[in-house]
Amino acid sequence: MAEAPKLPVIDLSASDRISSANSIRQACIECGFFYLVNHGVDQELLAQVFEESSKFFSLPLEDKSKLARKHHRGYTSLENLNPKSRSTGNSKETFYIGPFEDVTQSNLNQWPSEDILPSWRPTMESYYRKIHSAGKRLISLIALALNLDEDFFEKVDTRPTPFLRLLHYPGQLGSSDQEMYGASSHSDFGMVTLLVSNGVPGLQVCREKSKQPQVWEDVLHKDGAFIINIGNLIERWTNCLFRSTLHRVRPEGQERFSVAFFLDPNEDFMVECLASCCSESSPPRFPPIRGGDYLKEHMAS
Ligand SMILES: O=C(O)CCC(=O)C(=O)O
Ligand SMILES: [Fe+2]
Repeated sequence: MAEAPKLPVIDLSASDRISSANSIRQACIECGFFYLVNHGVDQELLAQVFEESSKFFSLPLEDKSKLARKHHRGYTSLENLNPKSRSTGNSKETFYIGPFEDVTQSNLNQWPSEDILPSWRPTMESYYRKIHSAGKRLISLIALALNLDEDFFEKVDTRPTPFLRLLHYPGQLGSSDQEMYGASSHSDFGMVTLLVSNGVPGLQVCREKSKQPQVWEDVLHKDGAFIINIGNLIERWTNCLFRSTLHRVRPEGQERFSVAFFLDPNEDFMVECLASCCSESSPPRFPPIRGGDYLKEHMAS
């Protein structure tokens, strides 16, 4: 079993925001992963989310497939985040929920029938609101950690488009020679991800993506904490100062549930190397790109 790195714990409610921002900066430079506590999402709501998620994923495939993913929302059975990965695939199923505050966007979401799962939609909407509020506070600290205005990522025209993704790893180990990962090795595409699992292990990080052989370390579940990881777009903005770290979910032979909240940028937000992260001797490594174009290139359907 790989060793577990000691990830820093950031308190979202700490009164000394400058000190929190400094700790986030250090965590993002060193590993790109950290824990977040006192985030305002209560454990009872989280337990309900896992309960409803479990109810949905245990429906017959025929029912789940009626909500097959469209406009990035709804159900997917098997998917592979990294098509170039040598592992045969990802033994998991997922369900995506997009923004619903805006009426036009709200109509794009798909919901299981109220007759079958009456508490599903209110539970997910309530969780989405709570985690979104924690996410907004978090990205203002990330902005501070980069010496930017606190609202850099949150101005009206730059406001992120968050997506909630429920994941279910059924847990049966395959008999194939090739290893079947729960989620194969990948880094997240957007700005930042707030992740929580039901406590079943499996998540691992590879801190040095170019080092061979790759070294994978377990990320331990911590009761009441979210696991935060930086995505590729923050890595581009910061010229690789903040790390978008490779991670995967190893098969452990146990059923596992998790919920990821992705804060992706508004599609028109230009992602361009920050002035503080480049110099003559360290020029920008990536050309500027519209957030929407980057995500379109990297996400299927
Ligand atoms: O299930 C997990 O713990 C990780 C999921 C993940 O990495 C993702 O959805 O991008
Ligand atoms: Fe991920």
